[in-house]
Amino acid sequence: MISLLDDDFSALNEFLTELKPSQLIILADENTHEYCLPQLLVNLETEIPFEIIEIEAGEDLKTIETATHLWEILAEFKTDRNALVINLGGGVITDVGGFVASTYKRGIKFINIPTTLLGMCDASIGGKTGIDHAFLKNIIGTFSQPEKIFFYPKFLKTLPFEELRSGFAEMLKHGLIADEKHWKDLISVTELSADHLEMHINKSMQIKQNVVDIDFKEQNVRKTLNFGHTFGHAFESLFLKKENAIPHGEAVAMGMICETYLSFLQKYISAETSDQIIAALQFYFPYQDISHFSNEEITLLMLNDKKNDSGKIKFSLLETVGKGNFDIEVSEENVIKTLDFYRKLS
Ligand SMILES: NC(=O)c1ccc[n+]([C@@H]2O[C@H](COP(=O)([O-])OP(=O)(O)OC[C@H]3O[C@@H](n4cnc5c(N)ncnc54)[C@H](O)[C@@H]3O)[C@@H](O)[C@H]2O)c1
Ligand SMILES: O=C(O)C(=O)C[C@@H](O)[C@H](O)[C@H](O)COP(=O)(O)O
Ligand SMILES: [Zn+2]
Repeated sequence: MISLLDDDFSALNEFLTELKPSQLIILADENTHEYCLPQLLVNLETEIPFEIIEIEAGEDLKTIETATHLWEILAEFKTDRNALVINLGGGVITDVGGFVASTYKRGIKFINIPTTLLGMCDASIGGKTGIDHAFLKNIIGTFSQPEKIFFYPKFLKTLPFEELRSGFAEMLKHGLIADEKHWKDLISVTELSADHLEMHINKSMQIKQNVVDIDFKEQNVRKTLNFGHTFGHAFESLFLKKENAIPHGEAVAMGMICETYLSFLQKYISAETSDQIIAALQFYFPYQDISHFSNEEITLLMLNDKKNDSGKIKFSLLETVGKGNFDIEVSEENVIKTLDFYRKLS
C-alpha cells in the first residue's frame, strides 16, 4: 500500500504501467505545483494523457465550493471511470482530492503522494477523505482508500518550519496512543528539521496503518487516532472562523495538552505523568491565546464531533503513555476545568 519513491519515481511509473488508467488528473495546490510537481513531471514516463489542476493553498479551500469546482473540471475533461486522480500535496489536497475522486461518477481511483510531514505520517493513510462545512472539520466525507500511497521524503526540504512542526504533532500523537518508544524517540529529537525527523517517518506511518488495518470504519480502536482532536478541532475551527487559521497539527497539539490533562482528571494517568507529557508538548507548542473563545462556543463545536453518541461528547484519552482509550464520557465540569487549565498556561 505505501511505497517509498526513489529519485527516478520508478515505482510510480511501474504502478501506472500496470494499472493502465485512461487519463491522469494531477491535483496540486499553488505550493506543491511550484515545489513538487516539477520533480514528478520530470520523472513521469507514460503515454497516458494527463491534466494538471492547481488550486489555492489553505484549509479555507477545503470546502464544497472547491469540490464543486473540481467535479466541474473533471466533467469538462470528460474524465471517465478508468481515470486516476493523483493527489500531490498535504492533507488538504489528499482530503479534498480523495473526496472528489471518491464521489465523481460514484467513485474513481486515486493515489496519494503526500508532500508534507503531516501528509506522510497521517493524512495520506487510512482513507478518510472530506471537506469542512460551516467551520465544522471534515463534516462531509467518505471512507475511501487510495489505490496506493507513494512518499518521497525529499519533498520535505521546501516545507516551512511551522508545517513541519504541525506534522510532528501528529507523530507525537502516534507515540502517545500506541508506542511509548516512538514518543520517547521523538521528544529526544535535538532539532525539528526534515533531516532529523526523516528516520522516524516510517514508524509513525506504520502505527497509523496498523490501527486502520484493524478498524477501517472507526468503530473502535481507530478512535484512538482522534486523541487531541475533540478540543483540537474546536480550536482549529474557531481560529479559522476568526480568519486567523493555525495549522491542523498546532490545534491538535493544543487539544492533546487539554486531553492529557483530562486523562489525569479522569484518573487514567497520574499528575506526574500528565505534567511530564504537557511539559514536553509545551516545549514545541507554546500556549496559543484562546481567551477570545468562550467555553460555550468551544463546547458547541465539540457537540458536533464525529465520535459522539446520543448527544454525548465521547473523548479519546490516554490510558497511559503509549496506550489510548476511547468512548470516554466526561462531566461538563471536567471540560470547563480543562479549559481553565489550558488558559492558565498563558
Ligand atoms: N484524512 C486524514 O486522515 C487526515 C489526517 C490528518 C490531517 N488531515 C487533514 O489534513 C489537513 C492538514 O494537512 P497539512 O498539514 O498537510 O496541510 P496543507 O495541505 O494545508 O499543507 C500545508 C502547507 O504546506 C504547503 N506545502 C505542501 N507541501 C509542500 C512542500 N513540499 N513544500 C512547500 N510547501 C508545501 C501547502 O501548500 C500548504 O500551504 C487538515 O485539513 C486536516 O484536517 C486529514
Ligand atoms: O485517521 C484518523 O482516524 C484520524 O483520526 C487522524 C486524524 O489525525 C485526522 O485529523 C482525521 O482527519 C480526523 O478525523 P475526523 O473523523 O475527526 O474528522
Ligand atoms: Zn489530525
